[in-house]
Amino acid sequence: MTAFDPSSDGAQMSFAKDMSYIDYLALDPILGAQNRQSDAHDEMLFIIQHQTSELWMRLALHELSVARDELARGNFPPVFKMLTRVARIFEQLNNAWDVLRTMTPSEYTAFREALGKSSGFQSHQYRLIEFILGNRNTAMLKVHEHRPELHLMLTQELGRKSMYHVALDQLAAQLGLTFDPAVYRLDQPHQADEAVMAAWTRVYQAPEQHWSLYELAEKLVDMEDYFRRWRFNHVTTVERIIGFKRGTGGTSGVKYLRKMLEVELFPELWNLRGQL
Ligand code: HEM
Ligand SMILES: N[C@@H](CC(=O)c1ccccc1NC=O)C(=O)O
Repeated sequence: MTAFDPSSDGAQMSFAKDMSYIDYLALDPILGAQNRQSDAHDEMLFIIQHQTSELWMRLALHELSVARDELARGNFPPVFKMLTRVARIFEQLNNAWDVLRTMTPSEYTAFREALGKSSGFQSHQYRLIEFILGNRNTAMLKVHEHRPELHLMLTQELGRKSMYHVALDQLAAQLGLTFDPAVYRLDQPHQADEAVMAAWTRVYQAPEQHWSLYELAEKLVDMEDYFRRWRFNHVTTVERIIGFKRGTGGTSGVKYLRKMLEVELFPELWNLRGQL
């Protein structure tokens, strides 16, 4: 077969004056940003794994922040679509562990020292996702003090209602209730509340009467389910690669990450299941 010339099919071949693929996607800075700190072969995998994760987190944040605004307006259908997309993003991140797991402990050790004290613990996007969803902890702000604009962004997030708070506003409004203001504490993780649990239980006992709240609750549970899998995959990969060494970020490592597995973003939605 002779080589096919796509210009004979009308393909645009000259981009001296037009915006091209590389321009539109800003590929020069993106593909020029894999700055290895060592000569270790596997450091490239490690960097790209994190950079792609941060890009997916950027999309998750874009979806979550608009989803929260729409939810506050009671506009449920776009919220369902965006929450589904966020769950799929977590699924994508979960599948990505399979690539990283091809790196053995000795291959990681070859460049671990070059990472210095840097760690995923300092990912401001990860922390912002947690803060938006409602897992809020002011102690996590300090590592961002050297980047005042990021510190400010995270601090400002702690002044807003979380996704779950906004969902609880909709729950209260549709059932004609008001929850104790203590339910809406902005700068700490949401604590399970009996009145909230009773309200969600009413929804689950009669889904046909509260279909949109029921669907909202299940979308939230689904998203948390995928998030939990991410945390579990992370800690398992970490144990497989560094065992029980301390983290470069200074924490106890696997022990710290196991503690984080206890986080419950939407506790009442999980607790009510045992009561149905
Ligand atoms: C070789 C692979 C990895 C190892 C050995 C590892 C290890 C660790 C350790 C030990 C911690 C605890 C903090 C510390 O003291 O450093 C941590 C936290 C963290 N890592 Fe990783 N990690 C790996 C891959 C990843 C990847 C691919 C991501 C994706 C972005 C990631 C994101 C995070 C985040 C967000 C935290 C903070 C978790 C929290 O505070 O709840 N890590 N990691
Ligand atoms: N905390 C890891 C290092 C690490 O994984 C890391 C280092 C720099 C940038 C991102 C990282 N990923 C997750 O923590 C360790 O203790 O080996």
